[in-house]
Order: sequence, then structure tokens, then C-alpha cells
Amino acid sequence: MRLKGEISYPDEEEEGKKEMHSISAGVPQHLKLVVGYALTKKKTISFLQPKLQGLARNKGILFVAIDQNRPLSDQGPFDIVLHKLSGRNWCQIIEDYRQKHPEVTVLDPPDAIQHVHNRQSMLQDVADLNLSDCYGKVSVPRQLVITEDPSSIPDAVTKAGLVLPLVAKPLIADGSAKSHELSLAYDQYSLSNLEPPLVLQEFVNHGGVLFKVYIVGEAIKVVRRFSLPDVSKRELSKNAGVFRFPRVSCAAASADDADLDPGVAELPPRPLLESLAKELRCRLGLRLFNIDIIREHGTRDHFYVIDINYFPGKQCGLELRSSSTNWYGKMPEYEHIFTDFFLSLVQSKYRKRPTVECAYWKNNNGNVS
Ligand SMILES: Nc1ncnc2c1ncn2[C@@H]1O[C@H](COP(=O)(O)OP(=O)(O)OP(=O)(O)O)[C@@H](O)[C@H]1O
Ligand SMILES: O=P(O)(O)O[C@H]1[C@H](O)[C@H](O)[C@H](OP(=O)(O)O)[C@@H](OP(=O)(O)O)[C@@H]1O
Ligand SMILES: [Mg+2]
Ligand SMILES: [Mg+2]
Repeated sequence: MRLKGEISYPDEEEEGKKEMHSISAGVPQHLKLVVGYALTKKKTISFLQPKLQGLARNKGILFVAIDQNRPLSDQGPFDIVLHKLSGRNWCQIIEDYRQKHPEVTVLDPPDAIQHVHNRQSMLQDVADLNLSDCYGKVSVPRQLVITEDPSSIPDAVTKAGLVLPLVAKPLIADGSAKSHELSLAYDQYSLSNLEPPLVLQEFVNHGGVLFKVYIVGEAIKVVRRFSLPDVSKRELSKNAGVFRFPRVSCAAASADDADLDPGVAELPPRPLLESLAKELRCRLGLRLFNIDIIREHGTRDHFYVIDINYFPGKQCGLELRSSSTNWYGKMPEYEHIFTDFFLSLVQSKYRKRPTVECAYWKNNNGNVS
């Protein structure tokens, strides 16, 4: 999907391939670390943009594509393995590799990724944390998991005391198209037409603006995004049924520069996000993820986490910033943030050694092909 006014790159596919080819030839002079990556072709092109590759090379970072048709242990050696692929088979491969190569930083452990691929477990850590301090309170919307017979849904919603409208989301959030098929329900009886397993989450009015908090190690970047509009009591009383709505992440343009009510647009307090991010990094065991967070409309500091995603990217196209010449991925300056993060991982491992030795360099007796 090309957004209006997008800078026209030469065909990204070709550009990506050309750049990818040059990366193996363009090994950094002062090689510090090797990042093996296993990503879909689409994500490889959207994440490994020429600017990231160039900056990485200047910082002594070599990206090497993992051949998914060869044993992972026969490849490398790597200092870091960066991955985002679906399927049990890959999960097993990367877990076996982690056990055999504790010296390699795997971003991120498969079981931690699986944890956020379920819309119940992904939010449980936020609920357990129950963060509340002088900067505000962070909760999760009340929700109900339905795994059985859909005809039981209306009674289950009544019994749970959930307040309409409800957002119906597939329970499994594994990145498949189906996992992003969401609906808004104005009455509970229509819910029996939906297909479990699903989670029913109370819709929280939030002024139509959502905050995406991107976390890369200890770095935090927040962007505003347009979201679903509020549902008034009048609208609720006049409507019935369940309505599918399109993917907001991909479709929503940035609201960073929109003219919005300050009470709606004001970013969540930085110290609150830092506390939340620090706790979730530890509890989730993830270093690359984003948090979708909304402010309850009418409050200044009551926030709800509604979604957590592992290693999000620019899949849905680049985001137009205020001027059409200024394009960033969803996470502004993500190139610097990611390269600094990769270096920090390796430096923390080799801190006791006078110089940073790179597994790749060592194994090739300094002859880097
Ligand atoms: N409980 C809620 N209250 C209000 N709005 C909600 C709620 N849950 C979801 N939404 C709206 O629906 C959008 C999509 O919801 P969510 O992020 O959970 O779906 P997703 O498929 O995981 O999306 P993503 O592409 O971010 O992974 C949110 O960005 C927000 O606009
Ligand atoms: O606009 P965002 O950064 O939210 O878009 C993300 C989205 O949130 C999900 O993280 C997607 O990953 P999946 O949940 O696995 O589909 C990302 O897609 P990806 O293919 O780029 O990882 C979106 O970029
Ligand atoms: Mg989301
Ligand atoms: Mg999501």
C-alpha cells in the first residue's frame, strides 16, 4: 500500500536485493559484530533499509541473512541472532540453537515471543503489575476469553458484567492476517456469530488517539497514531450488531502533528512509560516490542494497555511526518537506536576484554570474506 506523497524509491524489491547483495561484499573495515537475521522477505526489505545497513556498516556491524534451508549451527558464527518468523518448526530450531550457543544473543527467546502471541497472556503481566504512581495508573481493559461454544457468549458476557461496546479479537495474535481480524460489538447477542477462540475486551473511549510505545532494549520512542473514534452512549443505544473494522495500525496515519485537543494528544508521562517498559522488559523477557496504550477519555492519567507486539516494523508502509519530505519508519531514528542497541549487547558481553572481539572475525582468523 503506497501512501499518498510517499517518496518514490526505485523498486524496493530490487533495491533491497541489490543492497542485500552488497552487504556481504561490503563487510565493515572494523568489524565489531555479526547479526544473523531470519525475517520474512517483506520484513527484511522494510526493516533493513539502506540507511540502517549503511549506518551499521559504519559502526562495524555486519548483517548476514540466515539460510533457513541449512542447519543454523552450520552458519555464522553470530554474535546476535535477530528473528521474526512464524511456525513451530522455527521456534524449535531457534530454541535448540539457543541451548547449543549460549554465547549468542537471540532476539528474542521464542517462549517470550509466544507469550505475547496470546491476547490473554500478553496483558496478564500488565494486569499483575497494576502500575500506579504519582504520574498515573496503567491498567488493562476488562476482558473475557471465549474458547467454547459461541452460543454461550451472551450469557458469559452478562455473567462477567462486561460493559458494551466490546472489541472482539482472535485469542491468538501470531501475526497471521486472521489474528488481526477485529470486530466492534454494540450488543452481546450478535457475539454468538463470532468464531472462538477469541477475547472480548471492553472498549475504552480514548479520544480517537492511540500511543505506540516502541521499545528497543532500554530505548523508548512514543508516537501518536489515529485510532478508533469514541462510542457515545447515544450511539450505543441506537446501534446493534457486530462490525469488522480494518487494521488500525497499518491504516492509521501519524497523529503526531495533528491539531488535537491537548487533553487527548498529550503523551503519557515519560517516567510512567519508563517504569512500565522496565517492568515489562523483565516480566515479558523481551527486548524488542511495542505497547499500544490509550488514555481513558476524560481522565488525565488513567491509561490502558490494549496490545503488545513483538518486534513491529514498517510493514504497513512508512509514516508521513509533518512534511512530505520527512519520512521515518514508525520509530523515528530507529537506525541509530537499533545499531546502538546491538553494540550495547556485545559490549556488555565483552566488557572485561580490552578490545571487542567478534566471533565472526575470530573464527575467520581475521580474514573476513
Ligand atoms: N479495548 C479497546 N478500547 C479502545 N480501542 C481499542 C481497544 N482494543 C483495540 N482498540 C482499537 O483497535 C485497534 C487494534 O487493536 P489491537 O492493537 O489490539 O489489534 P492488533 O491486531 O493487535 O493490531 P496491531 O496491528 O497493533 O498488532 C487499536 O489500535 C485501537 O485503535
Ligand atoms: O503500526 P505498528 O508498529 O503497530 O504495526 C505493527 C503491528 O503492531 C504488529 O506488530 C505487526 O506485527 P504482527 O503482529 O506480527 O503482524 C507489525 O508487522 P511486521 O510484519 O512489520 O512485524 C506491524 O508493523
Ligand atoms: Mg495494536
Ligand atoms: Mg497487535
